[in-house]
Amino acid sequence: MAGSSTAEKHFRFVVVGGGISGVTCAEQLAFQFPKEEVALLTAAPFVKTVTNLRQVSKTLEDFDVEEQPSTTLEEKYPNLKVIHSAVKGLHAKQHVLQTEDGHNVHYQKLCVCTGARPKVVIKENPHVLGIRDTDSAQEFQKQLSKAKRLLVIGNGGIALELVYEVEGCEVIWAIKDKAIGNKFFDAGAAQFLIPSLGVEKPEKTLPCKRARYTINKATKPKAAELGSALGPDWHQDIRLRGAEEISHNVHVEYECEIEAIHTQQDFMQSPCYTQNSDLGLWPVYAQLTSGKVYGCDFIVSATGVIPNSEPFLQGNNFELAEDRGLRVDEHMQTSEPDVYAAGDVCSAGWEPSPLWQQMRLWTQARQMGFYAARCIAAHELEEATELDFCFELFSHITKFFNYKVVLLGKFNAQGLGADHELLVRCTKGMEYVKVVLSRGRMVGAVLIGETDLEETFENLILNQMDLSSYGEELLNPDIDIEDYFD
Ligand SMILES: Cc1cc2nc3c(=O)[nH]c(=O)nc-3n(C[C@H](O)[C@H](O)[C@H](O)COP(=O)(O)OP(=O)(O)OC[C@H]3O[C@@H](n4cnc5c(N)ncnc54)[C@H](O)[C@@H]3O)c2cc1C
Ligand SMILES: NC(=O)C1=CN([C@@H]2O[C@H](COP(=O)(O)OP(=O)(O)OC[C@H]3O[C@@H](n4cnc5c(N)ncnc54)[C@H](OP(=O)(O)O)[C@@H]3O)[C@@H](O)[C@H]2O)C=CC1
Repeated sequence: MAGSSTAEKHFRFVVVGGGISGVTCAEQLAFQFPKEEVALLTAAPFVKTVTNLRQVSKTLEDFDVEEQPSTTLEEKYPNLKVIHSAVKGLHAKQHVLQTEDGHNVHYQKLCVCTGARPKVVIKENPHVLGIRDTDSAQEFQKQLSKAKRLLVIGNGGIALELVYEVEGCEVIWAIKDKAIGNKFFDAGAAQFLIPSLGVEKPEKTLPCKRARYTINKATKPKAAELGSALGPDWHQDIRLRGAEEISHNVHVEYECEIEAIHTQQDFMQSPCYTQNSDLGLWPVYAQLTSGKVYGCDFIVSATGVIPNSEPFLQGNNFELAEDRGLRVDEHMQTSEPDVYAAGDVCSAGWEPSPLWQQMRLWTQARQMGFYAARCIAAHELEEATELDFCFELFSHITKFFNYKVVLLGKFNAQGLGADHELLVRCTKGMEYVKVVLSRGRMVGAVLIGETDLEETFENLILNQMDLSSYGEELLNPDIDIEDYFD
């Protein structure tokens, strides 16, 4: 039960982090243990709650996310207390956390859900931005409103969203790969999508079953606060327009990385300037490994994330994964007793199902937060737990370039080496369907557009039926595949 002293507080369950994983975990614990006080510690002034959860299929889920003041959560769960303060240290042996505002918070079971931060390629440079939370998105919007040219580095989720959404500003998109969107697609899907970059965007976005993100404008974080990650449709409430009277203008520079960046002053004094003096005057110049140099107003580094594991490491024995995530076992337990972790901060350390992989996504943050709470409860009640069904099959529903995108299983044949074959069906501007088969069984799929195939393919992947005899008929558009496999 909570103590009354201001410096020492005692709770049976403590969760750190007010993003999707932390809030889901804290809600679930508060629900399962109504007589115990659960503390949710967060550095952000608001919390993220999942609403309107809909199960699209067995594993695909769709939900809305709302940023809410913590009182809303406390009213819903009277035994849930939200404490707004960053954690600066943990003494795992003593089971106590130290907060920035001087409290010692004692726990019996702790779940760390502190998310991640952008892995910005050039750090602490005012011309290079990363996008993570409301604050950084607003800084991006401010810089964009005055910009004529923007350079985007990275080839994953954020880059895909930005290059499509930004208008009124020339975009140079520098990627390491031969095709766009390497995190989510193969070269075939990239080819299907790329024409969308050259055309005017539709006035109205297509309706699409996916998560919706709502920002509570009254709860904007103060500068330097660690906010929660943005999510689907985060850009809908933000005007992503530059200073020029142009619509969409994206140029992709393939197979290159940033070698160096120079301020205008540095650039004009560098040997590079004599060869590139016709580049015009820009606040910053990016020298690419391809040898090209681009001047621009600012650079967005959309180059992935680093888990926020630091405040918990010093003086403790946490095992870290290669990506610096807190390694968790199949019960979401870290290597320190009574400390669990979920969401972007953790790295799945169990032997995964052959059809699942971790990706730092909203859905996985929710699933892990929920499952971590179930594991904590089971340990407290000395009950057994089995790995949740959601970790059987990777599934993600999202939207890129205004197309609905569904990814299932080993959608990019991850880890399959040469042991797979692909079947592809593509109708320009309408749909792209790719199926990954291994030894005659479906192990992954990419569905772009309104294909209506997700449920059938999910079933075929889950039941591992031998499809060898169907061959290319599997993607024959004249066959109603749903009836076929009923
Ligand atoms: C621009 C953008 C777009 C995205 N779009 C999508 C999408 O379309 N689909 C999708 O599935 N995913 C998307 N993601 C990814 C998704 O948002 C994240 O995977 C997910 O939100 C992670 O949730 P989390 O709870 O683990 O972490 P976070 O949301 O980052 O929450 C971490 C929480 O921990 C708190 N915290 C951190 N350090 C401390 C500390 N020391 N003490 C106390 N509190 C602390 C923070 O204040 C925050 O409340 C997007 C991410 C970004 C940045
Ligand atoms: N609709 C959705 O589902 C969305 C999801 N997100 C999620 O939000 C998080 C942050 O997004 P984002 O930052 O785009 O991260 P992602 O992990 O999606 O993509 C990072 C990209 O940057 C590349 N990269 C990494 N280091 C460098 C480097 N030094 N130079 C050039 N390129 C580099 C990566 O290549 P490589 O893979 O080869 O390392 C990859 O293409 C991710 O977890 C992402 O999944 C974000 C937006 C939308």
